[in-house]
Amino acid sequence: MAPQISPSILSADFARLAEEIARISGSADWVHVDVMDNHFVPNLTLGLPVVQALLDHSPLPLDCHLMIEDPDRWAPEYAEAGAKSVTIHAEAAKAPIRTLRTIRAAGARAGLGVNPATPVDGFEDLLGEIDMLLLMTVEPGFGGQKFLDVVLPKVRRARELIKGRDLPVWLQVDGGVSAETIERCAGAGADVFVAGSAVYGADDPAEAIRNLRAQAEEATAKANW
Ligand SMILES: O=C(CO)[C@@H](O)[C@H](O)COP(=O)(O)O
Repeated sequence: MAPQISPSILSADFARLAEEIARISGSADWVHVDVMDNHFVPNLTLGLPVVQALLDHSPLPLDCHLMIEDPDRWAPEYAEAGAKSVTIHAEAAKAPIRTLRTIRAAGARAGLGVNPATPVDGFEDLLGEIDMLLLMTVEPGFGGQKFLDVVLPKVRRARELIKGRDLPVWLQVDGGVSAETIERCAGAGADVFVAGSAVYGADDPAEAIRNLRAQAEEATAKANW
């Protein structure tokens, strides 16, 4: 699959979210929405009412990343509201298979996220239940952190597992993705790139996205996964 860019609005101006999405609408593929509950992660951002409001204003599909303690309770509601992708965390879900199936049944892509220290091998049997595997490349909770190179072998391993099963599962990396790190991610097999500060910290977010995409495309072509 051609690389996709999903800018995280965690680094955008929360007082002007609709305008911030408009700034990237001609260049990004998705809008990445970080839902944090101050329990699963030590930060509190936004929830379903804000996502519902954004759905009325976003020309781009919403890629909702639930960093919350009880995704089984909430994930179906994000999908039913109209989010096109909903990711739950493996470390938090108590009934992941049921929740992933409910997300899909509501018409959204189902994502499974894992933190940097969580291995992917334990989840290989779930690959048939998901549309996307999200690998955190920072500890979840905050934007602007340094990319964790230690996760790159896991990105490669995840790509091998997906390829070995010949499944159309997208592989998303999230955290510290920038012009300095995106080539390594794409080379390891990632194909969906979340970037917060690298996009919204730039003078021209659209130009930053175009540059990230060009780098990812070049590295993907070289890696030939
Ligand atoms: O989920 C998270 C953080 O928990 C990410 O989506 C960050 O928001 C990405 O921001 P940058 O690391 O790109 O600044």
